[in-house]
Amino acid sequence: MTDVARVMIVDDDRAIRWVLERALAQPDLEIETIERADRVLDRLLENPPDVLVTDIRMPGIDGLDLLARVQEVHPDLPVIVMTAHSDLDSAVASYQGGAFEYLPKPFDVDEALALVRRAVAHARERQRPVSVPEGLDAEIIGEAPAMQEVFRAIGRLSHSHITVLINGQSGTGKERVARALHQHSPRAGKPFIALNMAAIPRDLIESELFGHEKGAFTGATAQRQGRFEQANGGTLFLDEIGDMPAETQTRLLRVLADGEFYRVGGHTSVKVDVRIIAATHQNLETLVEDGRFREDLFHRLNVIRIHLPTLAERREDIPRLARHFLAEAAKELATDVKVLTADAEAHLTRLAWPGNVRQLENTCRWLTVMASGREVLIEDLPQELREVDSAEAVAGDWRSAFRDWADRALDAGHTHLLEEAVPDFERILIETALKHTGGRKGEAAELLGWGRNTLTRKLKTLLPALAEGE
Ligand SMILES: Nc1ncnc2c1ncn2[C@@H]1O[C@H](COP(=O)(O)OP(=O)(O)OP(=O)(O)O)[C@@H](O)[C@H]1O
Repeated sequence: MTDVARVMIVDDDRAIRWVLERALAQPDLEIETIERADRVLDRLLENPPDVLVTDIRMPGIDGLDLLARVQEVHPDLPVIVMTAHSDLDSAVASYQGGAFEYLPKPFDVDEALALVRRAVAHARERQRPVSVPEGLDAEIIGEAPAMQEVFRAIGRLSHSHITVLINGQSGTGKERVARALHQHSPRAGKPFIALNMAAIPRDLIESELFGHEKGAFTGATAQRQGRFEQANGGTLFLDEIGDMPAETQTRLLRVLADGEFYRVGGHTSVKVDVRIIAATHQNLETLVEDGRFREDLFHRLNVIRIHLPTLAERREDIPRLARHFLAEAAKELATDVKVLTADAEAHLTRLAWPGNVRQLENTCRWLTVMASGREVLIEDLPQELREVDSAEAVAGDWRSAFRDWADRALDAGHTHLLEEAVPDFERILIETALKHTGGRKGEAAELLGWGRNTLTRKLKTLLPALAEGE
């Protein structure tokens, strides 16, 4: 595939073709629109696209028929099926027919574009040779001490087939680390299959994981391999494992124990050898306590744990990451590489980044398209990043550091966290307020929003040395 991805749009409705063509008018996408589904197969043979977007209801061949035929000739081509907004049945049927995704109409143009981009990325993924030379694919940037810990863990695990659980907020690079673990493992030449529990409708998860036999349910027109079979010999990455439904947890536990399973509707067991890497942004211990995650499954997965820090906890990596993403975006969009001025770089380094590395990556892509010159100034940044004042940045910073503290404390088995944290929290605020007022307690109480008596009482318990003289 070249850098420009080809997208084919099939719809009998001229207005929809027009809207989609405008929505997808991007330098790295080439759009072809087709009015009649029966023309598509010929075009597929002549000049196959990288992604196909089709309406579901059309005269003659409808979207689901088309999907079935496309699957025969081009099983790897991602197909996005457009359905009416409330039509859950068609949505389910399109998944069961092997669609990559469905797009409910009316759609938001940004949503349509994001979905097509995801399908392009997926197609690229599929076309990549399975055996990836070491280190080439999953370059992970990270000089910060917390990332060095992660690298060390990847290194230590490189001869092992052990199950790993990756913890970290959304966008911190969990999937990237999972890929790196795979590529640096004895399974490197075998498939790496990723599946996000939060992204699949609940009733399709089992068939997605374990496959199904022909006729297992309405719409199961052919036998289908599940992700477990596809990952045989390699690694299965289960993202957002905390969202896995209870029944599936039970089945997964059984597969992990027995190394075999039944396809949905099947009677013969299938044996597999799959390494599991799971990831979550949630606290699995809490889910276990609340009865939402099986404790025995948790223990099976929680053999080795890798914690990924938020981007705010590794600010020193921001300049290198930004340069890397600007270079990548320029390659992707076939344009010149943008360069951050020292001011812009310092500004980016101070921001809170609640969306973590993914948000930085998206910002760099945005800058590559939107910044007018080759040099990127603070003024070129998107509005919401330009206007953040440093107090807010600092606030974002301590909140994520605090969140991380809570994560670690829970990981280490602490309980009664409020008892541990609240006194510290109050003590720090009191000390800072007193510093600002030169030790005058009445004014400090006001700065804190407390009455003077409350401050006196708090000082006695929290900072007895300062309470003297009261
Ligand atoms: N250290 C890194 N170096 C280079 N690229 C990175 C790094 N960390 C993350 N990325 C990139 O940032 C994006 C987000 O990472 P990834 O998808 O791995 O995050 P995630 O934690 O799995 O997110 P989510 O939980 O939302 O699925 C990806 O495009 C990934 O390639």
